[in-house]
Amino acid sequence: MSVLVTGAAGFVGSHVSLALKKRGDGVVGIDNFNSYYDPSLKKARKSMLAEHGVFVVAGDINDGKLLAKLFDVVAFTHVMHLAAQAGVRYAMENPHSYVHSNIAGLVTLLEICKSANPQPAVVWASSSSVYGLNEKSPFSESDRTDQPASLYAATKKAGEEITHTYNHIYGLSITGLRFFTVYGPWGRPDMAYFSFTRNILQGKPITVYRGKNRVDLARDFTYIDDVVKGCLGSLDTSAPYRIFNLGNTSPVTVPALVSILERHLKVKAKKNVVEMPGNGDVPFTHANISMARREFGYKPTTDLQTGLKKFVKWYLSYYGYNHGKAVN
Ligand SMILES: NC(=O)c1ccc[n+]([C@@H]2O[C@H](COP(=O)([O-])OP(=O)(O)OC[C@H]3O[C@@H](n4cnc5c(N)ncnc54)[C@H](O)[C@@H]3O)[C@@H](O)[C@H]2O)c1
Ligand SMILES: O=C(O)[C@H]1O[C@H](OP(=O)(O)OP(=O)(O)OC[C@H]2O[C@@H](n3ccc(=O)[nH]c3=O)[C@H](O)[C@@H]2O)[C@H](O)[C@@H](O)[C@H]1O
Repeated sequence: MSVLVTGAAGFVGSHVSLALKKRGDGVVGIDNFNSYYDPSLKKARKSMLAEHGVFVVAGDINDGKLLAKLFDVVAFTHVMHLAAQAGVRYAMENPHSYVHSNIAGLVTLLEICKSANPQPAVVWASSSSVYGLNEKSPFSESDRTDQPASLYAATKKAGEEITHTYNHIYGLSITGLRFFTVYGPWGRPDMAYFSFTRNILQGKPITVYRGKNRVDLARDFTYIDDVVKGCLGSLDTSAPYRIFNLGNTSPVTVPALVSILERHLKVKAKKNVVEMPGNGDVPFTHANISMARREFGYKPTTDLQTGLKKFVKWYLSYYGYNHGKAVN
């Protein structure tokens, strides 16, 4: 297959691009290298991909002319759409960046896809955050997703509705993947496991959020290699319109995440435990993955302990023990 990967210099996009290339698919990436987090990490991922023969075009998915040019040059059979404004809490600081990338950018991309010949099958990243205030556990794809707790979640939910219309009207094949707090090497510095590691190594305190009534928050942390397998599996089995959970099925509390990091880093964290501010967080996530298992054999195999060990190994080789003094 020939795949356009949007957000290819991002965390998940770089891993998926590499995996596609390694198994022999044609891959072209696009990324706008924005400064939501340290762009030098995005550039380093781009260089890593270049070493494997994957080129990442610098550009925005809102640039319809650029996208059309790419489709003129390459007859993409698939689009793996991972470009987005990610992060739950940042939506309170910069709401318009979510509308720009997750709604306007998505529509621009779908407009190009619907008119392309051949029409590519689209697989894109939604988010576990669409379950919002729903407290049913575990979350199944058919559960309520109409009570988002953040603007980020609302834009992902909007994406699910927008993609449905492009399937309905233009017959685009579209698969939405609800990722659950993905972590691993080459990860995102804004996420808790990453910023905790940086602060613990620098001897700085970390802030651990806790739910109401002193209940620990928990996430169905999912290792990047498992998510990549899910992305490739869904690319290989496209159908008219589908949505899948790609989680790990075993939530872990945030304090337990910190303990695992302390063990791997051999440093004790200085913890400030505070009640979760009302900034878009949800108390827990937990995926039912039986649909993805049935449709394309999705089966996560990496637990948090093992996955964080691999992350810490990468982190120390990339930044060294004194990371943070110059970067971020
Ligand atoms: N990592 C997670 O835990 C997680 C969980 C659920 C969903 N997701 C979704 O998965 C996808 C990938 O996430 P990630 O963790 O790799 O994030 P990321 O921020 O590392 O990757 C996204 C990339 O898209 C690029 N980008 C953003 N807006 C763009 C635009 N308008 N045009 C071109 N490029 C643009 C960014 O520069 C970035 O490199 C996103 O859609 C995200 O919302 C991630
Ligand atoms: O699955 C998703 O759909 C989402 O996954 C990810 O969001 P989250 O699950 O919120 O990940 P992350 O920030 O690592 O916080 C993890 C935990 O640490 C807690 N947390 C966080 C920061 C902090 O300083 N302290 C803290 O306790 C925090 O309260 C939480 O309980 C992606 O970022 C997002 O793009 C989205 O797609």
